[in-house]
Amino acid sequence: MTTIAVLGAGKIGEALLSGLLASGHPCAELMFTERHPERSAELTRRYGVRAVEVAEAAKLADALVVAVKPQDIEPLLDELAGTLAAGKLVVSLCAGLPTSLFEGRLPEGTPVVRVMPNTPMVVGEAMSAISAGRHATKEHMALAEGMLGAVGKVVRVPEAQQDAVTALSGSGPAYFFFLVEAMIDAGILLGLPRAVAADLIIQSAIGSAKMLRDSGEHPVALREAVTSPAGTTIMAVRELEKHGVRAALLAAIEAARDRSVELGRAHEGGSR
Ligand SMILES: NC(=O)C1=CN([C@@H]2O[C@H](COP(=O)(O)OP(=O)(O)OC[C@H]3O[C@@H](n4cnc5c(N)ncnc54)[C@H](OP(=O)(O)O)[C@@H]3O)[C@@H](O)[C@H]2O)C=CC1
Ligand SMILES: O=C(O)[C@@H]1CCC=N1
Repeated sequence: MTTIAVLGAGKIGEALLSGLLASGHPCAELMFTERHPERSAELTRRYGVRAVEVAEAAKLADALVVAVKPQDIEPLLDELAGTLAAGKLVVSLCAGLPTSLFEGRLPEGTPVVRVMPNTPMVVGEAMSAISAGRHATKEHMALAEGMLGAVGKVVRVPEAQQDAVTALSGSGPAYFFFLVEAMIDAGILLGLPRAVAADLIIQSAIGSAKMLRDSGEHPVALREAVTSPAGTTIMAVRELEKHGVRAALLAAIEAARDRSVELGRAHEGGSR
């Protein structure tokens, strides 16, 4: 089994730790680093995984998973540069940051795999896209694929597509949660108790997601099957189109892609 160190166990780092544990990854082969001792203690209490310093993680782990915010990457890179042995695999989950940033700042030849996961890894349903850096071999890619495959689905994409992936599936769960939140509010508007509205919408979301995954049907066909002539659904669809929901989604996801590009550019001067 691979020993994995998560550097920065915040929302996505914790999701990876909990997802790996749920998939059967031995607790003894996981570790994490955190800035605040209270957060470390809380995570160790919750999962039994030990907190370590970056130097210890660099020594013991087969794969170092970088899960700090892109804005926090610089001090971590400085720390890693001084402790990392050449050849140790670095897996970055950071939005926007190119593999070249890590390669330029870490020991010559460091293999880097860029990953864009998403938070459903907590329930073993992540969507992760992975891309190889310059020094990542097929064994490194297989290791990253195995790790992310334990907590969901994995696809390989050229690194040039990672900003688009980030906007689509990295941020994607937020769009679904936003939609569910708005639909529950609509139930309130129509006079339903919040708990009932939440049950109705969440189960509808689960059922719809399973149909999308399992039926082999195109989303358009699935939507048409709900949309009866002169029925209720078409009245709602007309309002969605009138309010530009489709255009809003296109613009929103384009804005997320642009932000991912910008996050990478902010560090351009820092790479060798
Ligand atoms: N959240 C998501 O849905 C997704 C996030 N990502 C990417 O994952 C990364 C983390 O995001 P997210 O989990 O949301 O962010 P969080 O802020 O929740 O987590 C980052 C954690 O790292 C800690 N940290 C910062 N610097 C260091 C350091 N030098 N050493 C140890 N710990 C450190 C932070 O501490 P402190 O609290 O002090 O800041 C925080 O607990 C980002 O790069 C993001 O782009 C990718 C896909 C999805
Ligand atoms: O919002 C963000 O920047 C991160 C990256 C993808 C999901 N969350």
